[in-house]
Amino acid sequence: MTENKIAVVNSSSFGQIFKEHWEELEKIGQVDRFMVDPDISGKDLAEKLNGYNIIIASVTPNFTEEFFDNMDGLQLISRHGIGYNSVDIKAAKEHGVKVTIVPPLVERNAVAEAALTNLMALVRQAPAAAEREREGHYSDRAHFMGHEFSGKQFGVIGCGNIGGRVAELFHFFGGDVLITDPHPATSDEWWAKNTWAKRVPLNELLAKCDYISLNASLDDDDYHMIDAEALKKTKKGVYFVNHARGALIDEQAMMDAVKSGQVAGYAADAMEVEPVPGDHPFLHDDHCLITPHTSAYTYECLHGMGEKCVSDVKNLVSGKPLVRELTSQL
Ligand SMILES: NC(=O)c1ccc[n+]([C@@H]2O[C@H](COP(=O)([O-])OP(=O)(O)OC[C@H]3O[C@@H](n4cnc5c(N)ncnc54)[C@H](O)[C@@H]3O)[C@@H](O)[C@H]2O)c1
Ligand SMILES: O=C(O)[C@H](O)[C@H](O)COP(=O)(O)O
Repeated sequence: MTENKIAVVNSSSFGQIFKEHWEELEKIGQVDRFMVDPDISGKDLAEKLNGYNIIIASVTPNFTEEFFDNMDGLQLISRHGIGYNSVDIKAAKEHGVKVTIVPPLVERNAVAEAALTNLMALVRQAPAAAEREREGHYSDRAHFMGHEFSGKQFGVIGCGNIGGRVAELFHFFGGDVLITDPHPATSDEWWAKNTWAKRVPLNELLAKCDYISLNASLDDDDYHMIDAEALKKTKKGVYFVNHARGALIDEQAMMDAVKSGQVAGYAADAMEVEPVPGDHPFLHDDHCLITPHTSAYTYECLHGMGEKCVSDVKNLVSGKPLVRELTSQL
């Protein structure tokens, strides 16, 4: 029997596979870590990974059709995450490669809580205020006036696993929660329990909300769904938080809206290009708060993600059904 070869692939620092999970993987086969350029894809990526039958994949790099055309013997891509926009699922299926993602509940709380954390920190200008305090400028404190959440209008774009939790957290503040989603992934049970959640068209949500959270999946037709036209329809002084995917937003249009004051602030954990170039304007404006795609990085969540990758590998090699296998749903 040929030995299993497992490639753990990332393109930035990689601390999220716990030691016990790594050891479990080593019982199943040879395990190697690959730190690759985020832009590498296609044939070049396949050349690096050829000979591996299992890949544990981070949010970058992208696994394109050209990658699958040039990759021999690959059986499984186990996404260390939920978002699958980095993998061409159709091409994977055509080449007989299975693709799995993390079960919803593993990441739901971590990502929803991170979105609220960053939105509130942005609105109260916590990072800039702490920085000024560290520098000894206590007298600047009058500069750091924010807004309250209680009783405001909240919007959630994309009401699935994570958006549903964001909506629940918003509801605790006591205002209205408006939701836009053409096909909400939240269950009938969720809607029956949360009767306060009101579904409205996108334009109504944009026009009415003080705080808007983006939690949609990134499909082809969602690229730049929040563009200059959409931003013109918002309430002046709205705050946005995007812990979903950077490409849901036209970043240039968002920056223009922040500069003009139409948007009071933008918090994001996911950017169209990652790692974010150091000269990106969002990184140098106190009305923006950008974190390095760390929403899932709680102990509980990372542990669950690692466990899921190990169980995918075990299921594959023992011929058991895989959990949340996207290729079987096409
Ligand atoms: N920042 C992170 O670390 C991190 C971690 C996990 C997930 N994510 C991202 O969070 C997002 C949500 O994940 P999830 O598990 O809740 O997914 P999900 O599939 O459960 O929910 C996504 C929802 O978005 C909706 N949607 C798609 N296009 C839409 C549109 N144009 N307008 C309104 N709604 C739309 C879908 O109908 C679905 O209900 C994804 O983009 C995922 O990649 C980010
Ligand atoms: O889609 C997700 O779940 C996250 O964006 C992401 O995958 C977090 O984990 P990482 O890719 O950094 O391993």
